[in-house]
Amino acid sequence: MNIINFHLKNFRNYDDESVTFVPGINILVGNNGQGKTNIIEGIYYLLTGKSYRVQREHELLKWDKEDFHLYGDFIVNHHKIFLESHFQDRKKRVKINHVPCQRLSDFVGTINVIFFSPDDLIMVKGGPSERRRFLDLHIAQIRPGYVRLLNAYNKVIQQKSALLKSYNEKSLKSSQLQLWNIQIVELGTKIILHRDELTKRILKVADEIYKNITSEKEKLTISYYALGKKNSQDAIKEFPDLLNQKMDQEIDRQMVLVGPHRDDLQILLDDKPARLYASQGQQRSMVLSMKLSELELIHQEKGEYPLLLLDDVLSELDSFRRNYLIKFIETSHIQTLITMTSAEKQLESGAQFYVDKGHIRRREG
Ligand SMILES: Nc1ncnc2c1ncn2[C@@H]1O[C@H](COP(=O)(O)OP(=O)(O)OP(=O)(O)O)[C@@H](O)[C@H]1O
Repeated sequence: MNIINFHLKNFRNYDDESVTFVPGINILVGNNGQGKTNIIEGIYYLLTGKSYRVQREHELLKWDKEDFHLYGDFIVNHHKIFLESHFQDRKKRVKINHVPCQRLSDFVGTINVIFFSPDDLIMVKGGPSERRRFLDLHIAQIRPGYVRLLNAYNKVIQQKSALLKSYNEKSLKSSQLQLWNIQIVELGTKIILHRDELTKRILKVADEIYKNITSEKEKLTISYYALGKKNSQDAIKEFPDLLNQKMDQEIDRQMVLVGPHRDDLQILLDDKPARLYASQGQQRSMVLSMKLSELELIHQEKGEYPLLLLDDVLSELDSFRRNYLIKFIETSHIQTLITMTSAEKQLESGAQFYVDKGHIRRREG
């Protein structure tokens, strides 16, 4: 999957700017605060309908402007796709090959993208929600309908939470809660199965990559904990009972305590929780291994590598891991956009683009 060209209008610090990329490595070079990350964010937004930096689109608008427009040509499976996203009056409109797309969730996954930045360390260091997000973002790219499933589940959780907050008498609640619980089991089971399957597939690839990156003997283990259990099949069988057992507690605490919205991905290094015991360097290697596994899995699934966006990643890696990553990208022919400052050690390969105060210029030679 390749991006051929990209256009930004009134997006962040860009007025009206176009750039044409090359199939292999594309390096966006410039001083701090010139707009390198904004290009990456714009492409990610165009492909996923979301920014990874802000919740509200409003913040993506160039200051004092009323609408922004992003568009570009992509190649997927030898077919050209023209994709546009327009944001105005708090609404976003997406068009694929000039045809309006009714639901964004139907589009997500058509063109796959993997984004990687130093903030991804939060996958290891942060709380369970970060790890669930990692799984969900990946599944959304390879399983059509997953975004709709997640949205439906989250809506049920919100409605059940609202019910828990609104009543005082226990007798009133239990029958109504049962109705929501049936839906939680139905939708939640599907989410657990997707996440469990993905975790097992990531594990197969990630441990191997981790060993290559570190040339160490440590073992990387990743397991999905559904409803607090290591075995997802057991968790699914016990799901309705667990909901019943926790009903009084849910009523007391006025929150939904059972379901995949509270699940976690356990990441171990030599059987010890990586979050607590792994060094910063080991954690970086784990995240890199998991990200590269994502690339491999999308390749297995779709027959093509996704577009890879690396924001400020290279400066964080030592020369061995940096070289490993570049070699991986080159040998797999993955189209990659890399941001780096002018002060960093430049790569020998790749087309260079100079980014300066919201302008992008290809550097020849
Ligand atoms: N909504 C906005 N409207 C106009 N300018 C904005 C907006 N949001 C951010 N900016 C500007 O964009 C610039 C930051 O761009 P970006 O984050 O892409 O920097 P960068 O080139 O990646 O820098 P670094 O190397 O420091 O990461 C800043 O100058 C900031 O003031």
